Amino acid sequence: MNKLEAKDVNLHYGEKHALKGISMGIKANSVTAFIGPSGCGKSTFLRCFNRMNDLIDNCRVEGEILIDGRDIYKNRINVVDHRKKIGMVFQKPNPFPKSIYENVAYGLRINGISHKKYLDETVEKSLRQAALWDEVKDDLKKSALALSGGQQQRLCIARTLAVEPSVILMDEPASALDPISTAKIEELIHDLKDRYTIVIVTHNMQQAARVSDNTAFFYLGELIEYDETSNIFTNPAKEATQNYVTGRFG
Ligand SMILES: Nc1ncnc2c1ncn2[C@@H]1O[C@H](COP(=O)(O)OP(=O)(O)OP(=O)(O)O)[C@@H](O)[C@H]1O
Repeated sequence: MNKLEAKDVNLHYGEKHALKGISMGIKANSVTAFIGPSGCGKSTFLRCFNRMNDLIDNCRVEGEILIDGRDIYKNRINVVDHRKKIGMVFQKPNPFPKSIYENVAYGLRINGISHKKYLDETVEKSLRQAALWDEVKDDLKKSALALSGGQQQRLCIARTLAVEPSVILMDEPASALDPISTAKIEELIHDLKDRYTIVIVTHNMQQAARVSDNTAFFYLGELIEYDETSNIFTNPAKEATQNYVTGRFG
């Protein structure tokens, strides 16, 4: 069974038909990249998986989005609980104006967990998984805002991991970062894939080629081609994909 599945998904923002009949399946413990020119619907589609589009007025979603075989739009699910299983990392690192420790512990605290030993262990484990522990272990009380952009983004990933999601959605997670921080995030994505299902929106073709197992190419709200990443970049079936990945448009 696919971890994530979309069946004939159509999404409208008012009159604007932003996603047109998208169907695709995503396997567990894989990295899937969404690529395509600006405005083609990548972020909109990504947000369908954690129902973040619910927060947008005028947005209407049709079709089915299944997680572990369950339709998250039709079944009466608890959206807040659901979002806990689906972590999200945004383009700009968005740590809270709190200490490094409290940023990571935040999700646990709002779930009512206050047991100090458990919090300490989870904060350490999450920071280790996010490859940040060695850099911050002596400064856990320091403000998260004092970290570099790349460290802040890894902190946001640690914050996401602390509540043990099974899926991590990443919307251009490295586009605001320098090349060294970007390389760290890419390495991290590679390491996390053993335990999580990762979907990443990226404008960076090399990044998609480096980090993902499968790539989906979107254009004007349609899914044009979806295949193993090596096929998309070296032997795409559609001309539009070929033109995009070789930089002829977009
Ligand atoms: N909140 C919104 N209200 C109305 N239209 C929207 C909204 N968000 C996105 N759109 C429109 O939906 C279409 C798809 O946008 P989306 O942000 O998903 O594209 P994208 O491929 O992620 O683009 P980018 O690469 O520039 O981030 C665009 O035409 C956009 O203008």
